[in-house]
Amino acid sequence: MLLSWTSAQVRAAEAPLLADGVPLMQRASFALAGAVARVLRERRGRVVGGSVVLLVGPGNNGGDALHAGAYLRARGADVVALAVAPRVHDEGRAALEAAGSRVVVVDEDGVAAAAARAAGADVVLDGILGIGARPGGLTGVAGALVARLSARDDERGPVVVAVDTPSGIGVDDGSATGTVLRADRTVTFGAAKPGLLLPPAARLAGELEVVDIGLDLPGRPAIARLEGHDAAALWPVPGPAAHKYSRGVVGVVAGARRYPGAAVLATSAAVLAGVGMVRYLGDVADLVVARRPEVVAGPGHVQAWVFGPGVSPEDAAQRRRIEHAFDGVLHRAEPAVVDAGALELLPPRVPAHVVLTPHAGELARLLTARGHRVDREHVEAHPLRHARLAHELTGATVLVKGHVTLVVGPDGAAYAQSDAPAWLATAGAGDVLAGLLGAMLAGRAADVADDPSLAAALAAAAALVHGRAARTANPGGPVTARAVALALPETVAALLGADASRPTVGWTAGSTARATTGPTATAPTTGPTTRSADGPGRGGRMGR
Ligand SMILES: NC(=O)C1=CN([C@@H]2O[C@H](COP(=O)(O)OP(=O)(O)OC[C@H]3O[C@@H](n4cnc5c(N)ncnc54)[C@H](O)[C@@H]3O)[C@@H](O)[C@H]2O)[C@@H](O)CC1
Ligand SMILES: [K+]
Repeated sequence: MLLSWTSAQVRAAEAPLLADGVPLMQRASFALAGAVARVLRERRGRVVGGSVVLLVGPGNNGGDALHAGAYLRARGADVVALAVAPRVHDEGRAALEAAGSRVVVVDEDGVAAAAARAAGADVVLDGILGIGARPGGLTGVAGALVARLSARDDERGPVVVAVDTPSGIGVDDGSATGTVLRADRTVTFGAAKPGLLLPPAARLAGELEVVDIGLDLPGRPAIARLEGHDAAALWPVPGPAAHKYSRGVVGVVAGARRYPGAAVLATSAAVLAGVGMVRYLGDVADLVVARRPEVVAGPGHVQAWVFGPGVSPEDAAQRRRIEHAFDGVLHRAEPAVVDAGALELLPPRVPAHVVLTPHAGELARLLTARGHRVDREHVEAHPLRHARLAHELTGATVLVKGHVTLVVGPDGAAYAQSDAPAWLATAGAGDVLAGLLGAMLAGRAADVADDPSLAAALAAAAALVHGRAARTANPGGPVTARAVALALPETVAALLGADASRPTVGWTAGSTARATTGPTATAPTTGPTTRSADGPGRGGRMGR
């Protein structure tokens, strides 16, 4: 699991070490130089003669860049620092100059020339602002320079390496307003920061490398991201004594004569995810059973529900079925996925074993209907804030679909999953996710009843499996929702085969499938480790 801590938590962890004279900046900048050296080797075969431009801001973030520049100069790189603030870190400047490189202060008249210089480099190191940044993007000379650089669309342009964070993102809230230089790689110190995992800023961070500088990070992490072995540990794997009822039955209320496909996709995903049985309730049972003969049409006992794919709230029959089924959800602790049309049928308050799966537009409608007028664009700009608001208002676990999928649960638990290729933004993909998550909730219904916060972890794991299934279905190319569903068995097998035996980091109760939920206050990822903050970076220029 990749865990992130806020800038205040990181600063608090740094303070005692700095008081003891621990050379944190040297550790950070040495590792940073190593990362840049790897980029240079990948790009041009060697470090010697590689051109590196440092964009240097007023604080310690610029200090990191300057010290890294000094290390790189000592290794034979051609390094120049462009200072976008009148003053830069004194020791860093001295180190760079002692290594034989210059610091050029850029003023307004020099912006065009500086941008051209940076554009011609092999690597641009963005050391303008780090965790000291006020959100809102870059302004002044820094903003003008970055705007010019960003406007260029040159395939052989420089690889941009962000120092700690892409400068100017909302480090703690993931906001990305104003001018920010999009990075191919972010080398971050001590621990990942929330803004590197959260949308919309996460897409500006590229590949993420977490460098361990020896911080002891206490308290609860801000945002977590599950990795394959975490999802494997959460997966409901049947034991030898399992039978179809003990493995879980999921009831799916989906589809209508006008939208039969959603019912087929949701039930198919549930079947292919390996649940014990799928019951279908709705008007297109003939079609569903024809496409998926494993599905049982009609009511009966279930352990979990999927409500809503392809359901119109005006459909009186489906509405009655869902309202009736909510009885079991509220009084027998049956977990449920509430998707699409069923979101409008949600009771005023529900327990956390109910998982809402809106996209940004549906979340905006849900919040507006509950007295918080907001539009889709605003939700997309601040998805975490709005997911949290929806959780507070409804009590439900909330999964917001997007390129990065967010899940918010009780006690501040929040996950940001970035597993899906952009190709997955396609009609029907949400129906597959709903069926898949329903199957997982049915398989672990008893555990969810014991600990409703498990629903959030399962929802994050479903997002991971969904994204990986899309990649499995057609690596690097277009996928259909049906192909994603069909790829589920292979994806789950790969996940369990590759990862099930590996220990899970950071879960409260170890690595078994009975693990309870939530990131704990265990150590951050040890590093340096490379993890994708937002899927593959652009253009493959890192030679991955
Ligand atoms: N404290 C330490 O010893 C360590 C700090 N490290 C580095 O230090 C960074 C934090 O350094 P600082 O606290 O100096 O802060 P920054 O270097 O992030 O920012 C410097 C200053 O810029 C100004 N500023 C903020 N937002 C602005 C905006 N939008 N436009 C213009 N100016 C703005 C503020 O006055 C801020 O204090 C980390 O991100 C990391 O890179 C690392 O070297 C690890 C160790
Ligand atoms: K930076």
